[in-house]
Order: sequence, then C-alpha cells, then structure tokens
Amino acid sequence: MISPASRIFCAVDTTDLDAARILAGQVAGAVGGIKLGLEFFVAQGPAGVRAVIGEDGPPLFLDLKLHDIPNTVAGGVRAALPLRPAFMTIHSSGGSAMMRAAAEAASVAGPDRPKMLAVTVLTSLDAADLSAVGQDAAVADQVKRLALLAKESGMDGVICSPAEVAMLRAACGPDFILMVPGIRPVWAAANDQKRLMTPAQAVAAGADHLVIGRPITGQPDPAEAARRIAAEIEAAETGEAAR
Ligand SMILES: O=c1ccn([C@@H]2O[C@H](COP(=O)(O)O)[C@@H](O)[C@H]2O)c(=O)[nH]1
Repeated sequence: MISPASRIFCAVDTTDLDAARILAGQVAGAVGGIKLGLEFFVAQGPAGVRAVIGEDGPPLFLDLKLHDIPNTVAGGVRAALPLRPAFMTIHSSGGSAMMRAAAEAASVAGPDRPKMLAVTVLTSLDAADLSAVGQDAAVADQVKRLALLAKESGMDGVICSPAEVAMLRAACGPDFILMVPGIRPVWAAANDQKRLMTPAQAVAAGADHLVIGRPITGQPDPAEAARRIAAEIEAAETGEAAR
C-alpha cells in the first residue's frame, strides 16, 4: 500500500531559488515529491528546477499546465524531458489533438517518460466562474467530460478537485491517475481554492496523489505540517480498514 506521506506532492510556489531549496530540504522525507510550477519556472527556469531537485532528488511534478496548439505543446513537453519529471501537466481544454501530441512527445523518453496529466477544471473555479466563461454545464459534468476525453487522448490521468474524485474513479477506472489539489486540512485557510476537501476525505474518495502548497509551506514548521497531514490520512485509512 502507498504510504500517506508518499501521496503528498508539496507545491513549492515561490520565485526565490534559495527559498525553494530550503523548503524542499525541509519537507524531504515528509512528502512523496516536489511540485514546481508556473511561478518558480518563470523565475528560475530549468536550471532552477535542477538546483532544487538535484541528481537523485525527490520525484518532480513539473506543473506547467501547457495550453497551445499541438505542435507547440509537443515542443514544450520535449524541452522538459531532460528534467526527468515524474509528472507533467497540460490543459485538457486544449483538445484531443493537443493531448495526443503531448503524449507522443513524452513517449520519446521511453519507460522513464513523465506521466502526462490533463488539468480538467481548475480548483479555484466554481459553477458561477464556469458560467461566466460560457460553460453552463454543471462543474462535475464538465470535469467528467474532460477527463474521459483526456483518457481517450492518451493521458495517464487528470488533475481534478477532491469533489470529483469518487465520480472519476468510477468513470475512468482504477489505473487512471487522479492528482488532486484543492486540499485543505480543517486547520488551514481556503485561500483562493473553491472546490476543496480535507486530505483524508480526498484519499478516502480515491485520490492517488495530493498536491498541497500553502497548508504546508505557510506553516512555521513545514515538515511538521506535512507529517500532521500524513497522520490525518493514515488515521482515516486505518479507521476505514477497521470498519
Ligand atoms: O486545478 C488546479 C491545478 C493546479 N493547482 C496547483 O496546486 C497547488 C495548490 O496549492 P495550495 O497552496 O495548496 O492551494 C498550486 O501550486 C496550484 O498551482 C491547483 O491548485 N488547482
């Protein structure tokens, strides 16, 4: 069974290289991997990623959320392969041809290729936000539609909110990876996240991995916060097993 700590990818969202290295060092051993995304990558680029992860560092989730025409996204994926990410993201709303091109580009790396994940509906959006951009489907229906398209288009999994995990696990099967942000322990602030649940609820619903930033990185002792979250997941899992 996958350990609670190894499910957690800590989102290191900063522009500062030293701060990122310190955070990654602090949470090493308390989480399963490090997520570096837009904010860090724009500021520090591939060299910064290498400086944080190192040669034999933790699994890297490179969350660039690529969204462009198929040729450009495929080029972006190929350019990221030397960083050896375990996971990469593109936007499912870029469409099937874009996702297929990305999957094909990743496959060049062979068995060590990154697992390709498609963002469905950002966890910061609710029904009113979707409606404002012309999408009047219920959020869960839109997430399901995009996840099924992602699966058909060769994606290994999706990014979804914890609220859609149980539904997607049933719709997409046991092997489709569900990487889940919008995670908030009861003791953490929601910030800009709108579709959220606790870590224990997300894992109980069937999430494979949890992406957690501010509830860990905003604490005075990030490692202690990560361990606290892992303990909450473990308590829920043990309780479930005992029932
Ligand atoms: O729908 C999405 C997709 C990605 N994210 C990313 O996850 C982390 C969450 O950070 P918190 O501080 O725990 O809110 C962040 O890096 C986002 O870019 C997401 O939140 N929602």
